[in-house]
Amino acid sequence: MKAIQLGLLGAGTVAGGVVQVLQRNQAEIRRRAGRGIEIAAVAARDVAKARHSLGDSVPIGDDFEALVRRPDIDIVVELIGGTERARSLVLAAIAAGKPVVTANKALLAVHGTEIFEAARERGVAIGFEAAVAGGIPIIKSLREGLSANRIESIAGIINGTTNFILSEMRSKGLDFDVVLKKAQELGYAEADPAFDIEGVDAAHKATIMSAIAFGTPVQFERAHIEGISKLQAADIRYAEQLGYRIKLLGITKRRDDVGGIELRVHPTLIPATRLIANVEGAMNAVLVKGDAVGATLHYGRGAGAEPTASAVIADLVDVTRLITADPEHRVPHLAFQPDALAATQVLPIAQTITAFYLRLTVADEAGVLANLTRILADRRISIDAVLQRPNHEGGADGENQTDLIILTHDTLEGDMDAALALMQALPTVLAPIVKLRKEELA
Ligand SMILES: NC(=O)c1ccc[n+]([C@@H]2O[C@H](COP(=O)([O-])OP(=O)(O)OC[C@H]3O[C@@H](n4cnc5c(N)ncnc54)[C@H](O)[C@@H]3O)[C@@H](O)[C@H]2O)c1
Ligand SMILES: N[C@@H](CCO)C(=O)O
Ligand code: NA
Repeated sequence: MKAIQLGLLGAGTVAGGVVQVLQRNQAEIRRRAGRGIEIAAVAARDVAKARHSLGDSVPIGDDFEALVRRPDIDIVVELIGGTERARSLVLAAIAAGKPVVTANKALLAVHGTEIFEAARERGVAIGFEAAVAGGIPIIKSLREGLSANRIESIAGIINGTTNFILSEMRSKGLDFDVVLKKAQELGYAEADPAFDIEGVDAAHKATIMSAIAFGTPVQFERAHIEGISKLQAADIRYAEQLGYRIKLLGITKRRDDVGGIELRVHPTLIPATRLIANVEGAMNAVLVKGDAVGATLHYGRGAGAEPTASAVIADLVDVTRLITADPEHRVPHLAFQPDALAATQVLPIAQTITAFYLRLTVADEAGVLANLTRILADRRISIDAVLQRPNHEGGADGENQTDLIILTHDTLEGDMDAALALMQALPTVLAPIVKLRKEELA
């Protein structure tokens, strides 16, 4: 089947990520979508600059208005940001009968009602997963995965730039301005970073989630918005001493008692022990409470070129499946098209690679550790950490034995088992060795 042809509006950070990930993963994406997804053309304000950043493999021009109407374009991808030109281009694309995928939360929070209505009338889809919490599939979760629930509340760290600033200030004692500059260099910040710092970007995202969660039109103009610019270092410190972290949260809640919805963005103290309090840097996390499921926490990269591209392209796959709307091209049960399933097999455990935690009860005498580490070294198993602790289970012999905990780096499980057999056979190893697997999940 002919590949889907994309028209890309904009050639900045996110567009660069989309071009890169589409090229790198094209075979995998085709297996999922059922057909190829190709960039037919890019529209950029500065064509030479765009060619420099996107490379020669994609045709680049500067006529945005013509691109959204071109008959050979199947899907328009809006990545310019802002609410004015983006609005008119998206409405023009819809009028031309083209589905649109956008990362633009400002556009949807402000003009969403008009855009969704136009799309409904014209019968085209609008994909906007990238607009909220970047690479985290939160729109999909709210719209599909949690569709059985009455959503009670959503609270999220949904602005990477401000979370990055707060984290770096707290952990490294860096100044606000220094960290903001770093966030801009890393491609996290909005074109006007005041949108991040003053909480407006988080409010755009909270507005979109609120509408989806509670089935209302977007109500950005009613959101309460406070950013982090007035937050003082002393308060961050005191909060710490009391066992709290301060995070900029976007919050929306159902308030059945008064027949309303809360929608607010502000710095918030959270008990330091909560998972969400430990979300650092540009990472985002969204806590959703539903009446049936309870609390679910959705965590991942909320900003940056490739994480955002991940969400844009997921929408492109969805829209491609919709365009080809016969039953075989709906969301496949196993995510891949049935005729594209691979014969790749699950590996035997001995061929898997992981790190290990070993606990050995050993005689407390010279040379024991050296013998053990030699066995590991012979199999190129490298040690991450060693901890020795008195063994209190040893009864009468307790004074002469000790617990040795060894953490290893990643290794083949087969090699580990061979080393363990040799270690276990040593006379100085006094009890069966405990072996656990360890994953850093970094
Ligand atoms: N960077 C991220 O991490 C991230 C994450 C999620 C969503 N977004 C959203 O994605 C969109 C793009 O963000 P980005 O970070 O790639 O921005 P960017 O500034 O890097 O790129 C924007 C591109 O659009 C062009 N542009 C801007 N205004 C234009 C106009 N009026 N007409 C024509 N071209 C115009 C710019 O020249 C640039 O090439 C924004 O809506 C942003 O909010 C960004
Ligand atoms: N400026 C935004 C980009 C992702 O939407 C942020 O920092 O989270
Ligand atoms: Na998302």
